[in-house]
Amino acid sequence: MSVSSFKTGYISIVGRPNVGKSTLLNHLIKQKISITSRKAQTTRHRIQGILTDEQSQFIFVDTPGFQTRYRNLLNQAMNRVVMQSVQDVDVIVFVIEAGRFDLQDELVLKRLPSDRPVILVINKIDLLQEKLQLLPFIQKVAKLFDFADIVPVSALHEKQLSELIEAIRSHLPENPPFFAEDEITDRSERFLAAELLREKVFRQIGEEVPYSVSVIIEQFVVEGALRRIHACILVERSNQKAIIIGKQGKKLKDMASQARKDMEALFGGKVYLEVWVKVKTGWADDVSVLKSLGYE
Ligand SMILES: Nc1nc2c(ncn2[C@@H]2O[C@H](COP(=O)(O)OP(=O)(O)OP(=O)(O)O)[C@@H](O)[C@H]2O)c(=O)[nH]1
Repeated sequence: MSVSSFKTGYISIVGRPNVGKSTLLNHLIKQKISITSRKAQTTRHRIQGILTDEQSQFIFVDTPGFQTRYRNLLNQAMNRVVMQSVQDVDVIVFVIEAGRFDLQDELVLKRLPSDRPVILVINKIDLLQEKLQLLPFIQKVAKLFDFADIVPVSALHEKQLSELIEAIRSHLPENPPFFAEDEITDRSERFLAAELLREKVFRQIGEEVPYSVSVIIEQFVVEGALRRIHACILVERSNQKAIIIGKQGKKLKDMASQARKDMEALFGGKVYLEVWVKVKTGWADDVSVLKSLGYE
């Protein structure tokens, strides 16, 4: 019998919007695959990141913040993605912000299953003015659920992340690795391109346009080191289209140019990017469009 058996398992990172789930995932796997933004609810898809070391393989499933209201079909699809990702995993990482536990956090906590380990991560400890506040806060939250472990971290400043990795490892099942070591994400470049452009739209105009905005990659052609990408930003109404395009097309140009730079950095080659804005009335309730976006 081998003394140290290899461990592999699925981990879901959950929490209300803006607690730092994407930042945590990025810093844990050290590659920008999930998109962060100061605006809430930018993560709409399920994204996997994989970390492999000598003893274990951690397969992360990043989820959108739990949706607490069913506004339309899209929200329902998002909710299903979240619930599925929670059901299939071995360990759940529940992220909250240091010093803050509000109604939204409570709603997420209520939906967590009680039949598998939930690790409480208290993020953004760097923002605490008074470090002594942390202990009573931990004691208060610890009473709400039977957490398998509690780890305070700063995802942004990479503080205590190795402690978190060890806590997760201790709850992973014994398994051989499921993925080849050099596989970092199961998402295609096409998907990542859409995510990068969507992130720019949210950053620039998130407050003026509701999140019923989506991005579709209509063409993705690789010619040697050059990628030719045609993207389409779908909106619900023509006034939203005008907002996104901006005066003399300036906003759209800025967003496309920032997205192109990020794509070039991520893909390691030149990108030729064309972006259109189209109005698709009621698209958020259109099943065929949802399917084309990757929701079943
Ligand atoms: N000071 C500080 N800021 C952080 C830390 N972690 C994340 N943030 C910031 O918090 C904001 C939200 O982070 P995200 O990673 O996008 O949060 P999220 O939970 O994935 O958000 P959604 O995608 O909306 O669900 C960003 O501006 C991050 O830079 C941290 O440890 N310290």
